[in-house]
Amino acid sequence: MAAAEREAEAKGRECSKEEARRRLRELDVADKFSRLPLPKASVLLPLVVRAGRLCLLLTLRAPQLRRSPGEVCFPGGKSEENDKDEIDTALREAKEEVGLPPEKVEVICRLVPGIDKMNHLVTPVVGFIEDTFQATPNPDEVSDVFVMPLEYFIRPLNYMALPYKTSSGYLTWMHCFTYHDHERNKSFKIWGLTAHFAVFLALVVFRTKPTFEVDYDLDNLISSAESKFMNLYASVNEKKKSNL
Ligand SMILES: CC(C)(COP(=O)(O)O)[C@@H](O)C(=O)NCCC(=O)NCCSC(=O)CCC(=O)O
Ligand SMILES: Nc1ncnc2c1ncn2[C@@H]1O[C@H](COP(=O)(O)O)[C@@H](OP(=O)(O)O)[C@H]1O
Ligand SMILES: [Mg+2]
Repeated sequence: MAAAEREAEAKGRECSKEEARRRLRELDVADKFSRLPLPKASVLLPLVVRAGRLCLLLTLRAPQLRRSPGEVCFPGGKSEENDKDEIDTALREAKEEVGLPPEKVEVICRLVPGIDKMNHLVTPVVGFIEDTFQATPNPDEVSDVFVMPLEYFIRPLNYMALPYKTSSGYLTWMHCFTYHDHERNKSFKIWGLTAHFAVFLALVVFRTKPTFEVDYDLDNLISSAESKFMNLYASVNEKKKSNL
């Protein structure tokens, strides 16, 4: 590749990274949901530029894990006593699981949280990692690490929406993507909570209507995401009350 072309490509990458940063910061929820009375977990949504495209790094959970073995998820886990906030938890877990040094992550924002089947408040923390990062998966927790284009979460080649009832009885749709990594000739299924975070991230970054249905108002992403979350949170509380 000629030097001028390389320079133009690098410039393009910088611009799109810059724009992604700006769009993501606009949707930062910071500590808005931090005081909700639920046990907490965090995930890191690691953005990386590969071949000029914004990509996401994901993990395949080890088969011997008690919870969600063999499922695709982001690096992350439950909050520990010494974590000062959700960002700390996400960075500590990413170091433990894929060997990502916290100082090599440019944290951009926290997005609207989700609630998992154990009723943890799960906060997605978005950060850029260096393009050259090579993961060292911890085999106790992670059996594989892969990188895929963020754009796949708005323009997938293989997508299904599955009806889903949350643990609190809240009825919703669950995204289910199958991504084939041609270089490694391996397919990965990204669904549930992980797909929910990836789709929202892609919507924030690309601000484009996806090729499938989403229940967000694209002109009011933040307020629609927050009200969707608050409905889910209310249903969790209702369920707790009815179990008393
Ligand atoms: C919630 C967790 C971040 C906690 O981390 P830990 O390592 O302590 O287990 C993590 O379990 C997680 O990311 N879970 C979701 C994994 C996922 O998306 N699986 C695919 C579909 S199942 C689903 O989405 C139901 C929701 C759930 O609670 O898992
Ligand atoms: N068989 C196993 N071997 C190693 N770690 C395990 C494990 N089963 C669970 N864990 C880890 O122990 C923590 C608590 O798991 P559980 O939810 O099953 O109680 C989680 O870590 P993180 O929260 O640090 O990611 C989980 O990944
Ligand atoms: Mg974990």
